[in-house]
Amino acid sequence: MKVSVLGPGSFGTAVAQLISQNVNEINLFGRNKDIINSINQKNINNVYHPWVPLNENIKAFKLENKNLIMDSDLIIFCIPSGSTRIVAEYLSGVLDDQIVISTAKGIEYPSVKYMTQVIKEETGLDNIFSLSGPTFADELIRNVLSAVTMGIRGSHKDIINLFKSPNILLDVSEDVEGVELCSILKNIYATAMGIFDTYYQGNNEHNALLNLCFKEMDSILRASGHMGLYSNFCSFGDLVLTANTDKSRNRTIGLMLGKNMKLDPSSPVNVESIKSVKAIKMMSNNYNFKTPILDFVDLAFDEREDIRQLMNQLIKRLDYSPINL
Ligand SMILES: NC(=O)c1ccc[n+]([C@@H]2O[C@H](COP(=O)([O-])OP(=O)(O)OC[C@H]3O[C@@H](n4cnc5c(N)ncnc54)[C@H](O)[C@@H]3O)[C@@H](O)[C@H]2O)c1
Ligand SMILES: O=P(O)(O)OC[C@H](O)CO
Repeated sequence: MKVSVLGPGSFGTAVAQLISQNVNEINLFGRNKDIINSINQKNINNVYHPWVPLNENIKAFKLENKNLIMDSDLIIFCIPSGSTRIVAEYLSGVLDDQIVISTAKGIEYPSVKYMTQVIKEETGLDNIFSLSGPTFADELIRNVLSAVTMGIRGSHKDIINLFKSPNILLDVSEDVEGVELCSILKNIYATAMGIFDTYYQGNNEHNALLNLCFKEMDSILRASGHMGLYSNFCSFGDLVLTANTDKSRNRTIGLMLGKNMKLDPSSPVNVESIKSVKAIKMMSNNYNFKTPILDFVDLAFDEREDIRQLMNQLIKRLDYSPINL
């Protein structure tokens, strides 16, 4: 099977390294010539993973090499959600029957469309699936035991074998968009936990709030028609990993918000929750239940100077005492 990975960044390079164990050759496509040369000449992604020797059957090319992409059987998007549409549109003329996997953990705003929907709109392809789970790229690329959920349905489930490795635990769901929604929500609640942890240092408080995040996340999943994913790696596992680990960009931006640190809108660092919270807030306007933590994160991004006041208001809204249930 000919596999192409779009986006030789943190995750795309790690995915290519994983799959390279199971194919003869895998192609990475990106826009940074320096990275492309480094991968092809030194088997190193000098920007995103400068200390990790890449398998020699990983080759890198400029995204303009559309014919090579056209020749692929499987295309894996490892592009941030904010750029997925533009890349899918750029390739739409050369795609006809490829299988696609989207790994972006974000949602389009203000359209509130999942990446699989965006890619289908731009390419017209039918077999578009999702991959998510508690996987920091820098650990995945080092073959650390990692877990992923593949959102896939139909007759192409054999592509799951491309991700086989002694250190990969993989569960599957036919709820392709539900897997995407898990990945979107976990980033938002990781940001919430980053803010909370700048105010609350207790273990009891941290885990009470983390459980409330999971509770709200599960309510949104159910209200959106995605039941039964709570035990998949893409749900509980990725929420806990991201919400508890300072390595996470989404948790880190929460820590910065909590400390009233200025966010640099021009930063090249990809933080999916910044836009996702606006999209999910729009989605939640149709729900018949409250989402106090989602509302809090949305306001925290907007009303920076009132974080402590927002925290106090949130705690009042989180009253789960039995008489209020
Ligand atoms: N980093 C992780 O640990 C990790 C793990 C799982 C999933 N993800 C998800 O994967 C997606 C990518 O994240 P990342 O961490 O790899 O980001 P990154 O910033 O490390 O890499 C993004 C890659 O996409 C490319 N890109 C961005 N915009 C582009 C455009 N307009 N045209 C062509 N190429 C473009 C960049 O050049 C880069 O190669 C995100 O949605 C993220 O949530 C990341
Ligand atoms: O750095 P983050 O917050 O984008 O998290 C990376 C991965 O999604 C962890 O599963």
